[in-house]
Amino acid sequence: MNVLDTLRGGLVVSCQPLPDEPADPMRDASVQARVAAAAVLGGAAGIRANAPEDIAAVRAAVDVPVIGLWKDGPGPVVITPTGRHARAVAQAGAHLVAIDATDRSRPEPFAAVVAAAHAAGVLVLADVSTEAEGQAAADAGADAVATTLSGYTSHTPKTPGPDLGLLERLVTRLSVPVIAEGRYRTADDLRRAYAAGAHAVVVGNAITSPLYLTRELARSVPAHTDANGVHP
Ligand SMILES: CC(=O)N[C@H](C=O)[C@@H](O)[C@H](O)[C@H](O)COP(=O)(O)O
Repeated sequence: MNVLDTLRGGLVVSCQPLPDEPADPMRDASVQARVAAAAVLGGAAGIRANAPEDIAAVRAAVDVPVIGLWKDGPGPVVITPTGRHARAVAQAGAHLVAIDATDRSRPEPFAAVVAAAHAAGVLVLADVSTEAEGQAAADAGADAVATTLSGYTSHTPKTPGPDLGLLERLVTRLSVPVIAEGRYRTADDLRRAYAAGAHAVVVGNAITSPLYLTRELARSVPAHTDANGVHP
């Protein structure tokens, strides 16, 4: 049974501090490893983690498959942009490496990063924002495709909830497993994703970010001010 079979029908928890929040106090590998361990206790079938240090700490803390990535570089492609990043993610212990497979300008061709990951002995999860990118990623050798980047490229608007339409189109078109990711926040979101044929669903901030969760609830508190004394 490969690692993708293990994840089938499961909930994957993404243990990453907010990428745009340099002061996020959760930005610490040992903290993320503890968050991952709590998620597994709660029933997570897998963990998604960013950067070699966090991936290694998470691997040491949990016994479920780990989807690793390394957000790095000037962009626009930052999720595991090169073969060097893919090798480091594999060396840190990830079972699957997530790689940006959008059609934006990038330092190395997607297929070259896939080849580096496969040579390092890990499977590839392609993070995409459109159906065409998903097809191209599968054609280039990705072992699975995820809707992660819908809402984060110029091709797709950032809707408040998940992009279930893209999920459905990818499931219909591709023969590789399709993973639902990006703004999944409720049990109903998960039910709809599995009904649409998702292989697994990844949930991040709605489980693992006190900063995100507090911000969301604090909006409805009349007397709330942020750390700078400003009403957000
Ligand atoms: C767009 C991007 O860079 N997404 C990242 C991918 O690794 C993470 O920052 C997200 O937290 C993760 O995809 C889970 O998504 P959500 O937190 O919406 O459940």
